[in-house]
Amino acid sequence: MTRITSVALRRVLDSRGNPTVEADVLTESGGFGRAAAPSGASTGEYEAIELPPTEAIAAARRHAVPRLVDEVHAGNQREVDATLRAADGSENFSEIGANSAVAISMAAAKAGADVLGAPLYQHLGGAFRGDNFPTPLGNVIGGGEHAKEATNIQEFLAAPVGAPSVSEAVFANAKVHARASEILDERGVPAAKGDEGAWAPPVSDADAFEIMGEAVSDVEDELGFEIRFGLDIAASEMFEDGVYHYGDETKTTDEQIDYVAEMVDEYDLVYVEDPLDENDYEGFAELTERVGDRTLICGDDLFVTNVDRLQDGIDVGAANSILIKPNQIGTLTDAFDAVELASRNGMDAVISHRSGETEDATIAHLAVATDAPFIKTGTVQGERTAKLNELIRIADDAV
Ligand SMILES: C=C(OP(=O)(O)O)C(=O)O
Ligand SMILES: [Mg+2]
Repeated sequence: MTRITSVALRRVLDSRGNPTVEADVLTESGGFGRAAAPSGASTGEYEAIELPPTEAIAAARRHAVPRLVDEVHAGNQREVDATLRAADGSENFSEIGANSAVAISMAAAKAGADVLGAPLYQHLGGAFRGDNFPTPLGNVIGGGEHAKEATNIQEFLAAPVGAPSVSEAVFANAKVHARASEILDERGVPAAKGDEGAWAPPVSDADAFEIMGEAVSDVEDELGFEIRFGLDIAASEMFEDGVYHYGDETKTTDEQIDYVAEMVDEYDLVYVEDPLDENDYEGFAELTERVGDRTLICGDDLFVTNVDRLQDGIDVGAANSILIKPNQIGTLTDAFDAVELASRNGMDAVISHRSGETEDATIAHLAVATDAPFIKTGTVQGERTAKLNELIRIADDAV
């Protein structure tokens, strides 16, 4: 009864005002699922291919939709995703676009859940999911590819690790965001917002560390539970001609490793994503060896949610966690396989949004379904709160 009877694809707006792909999947028994593809700005070199939405939609209509309709069951996610891969025929979804693939994959999962009458996290994760919730990593201050004239480091992320509930964690991050704004005001620094709603002030990274430390500690005192912070350095974006560029200054790889290790200790960082270039497994391994006992070293552009790249990392001890972005790889099956490989090897999975997002809240369910310890999905702004509020609803049994 979950046989797919129609797949509709359209262009909708994303949060940057760009077009993206939305998919509607209908099943024989009236099950319905809708999902939209997100889109990155600081994309990894090895990500699956995002095609211009018009091309992606036309190609998916031609190659994928006929193989899915009346042939495949929405409730069987592996069958849906294997069909998408077969319809595409390439390694990296360059034919139908990872944006079409991920929208259909997620919409089919929602249709499958709808037929079952189960919440998506339970359809994907099983009957015993729904008691554990991820700590939200909230982007409070940022720059890099997400904002002009702001910090070199892409994201300074609040991490309310001691919050008694996911709801209190979500509100704690919003408070840190508000407190950071007050501190910027007190310092007379005007701040626009970056793509994800983080403050994008024209300050040095050193100042941003200070402001973040103060904001986190003020809110921690007010709320009475532990709040720490972390970073997405997005170092591949800074790496050119063999060195890391911080404005006019540069750091060699050894200096970058020393710098990150020092910041981990000075600010008791709980999380550092992409501290080194996406090709530098060795550097990742060295840093993980140095500070991996006290912080998460997470591979985003390094692994691109790809099990082959993750296995290469596991082989050399590069990183102790992986960022999971379904659109980096194209299907939910691939994303789940990456989570499973990571957890079999003692690595944490961090489920993540992209800088270009929609109201789609699938990743909230994905985080609960995979029992992920962290989710990175912003702090404020509608396309971010869509996921955060969905986490609150899941915890409240209201989905
Ligand atoms: C969310 C991120 O940004 P983007 O979507 O631009 O890759 C990231 O780098 O983790
Ligand atoms: Mg990243």
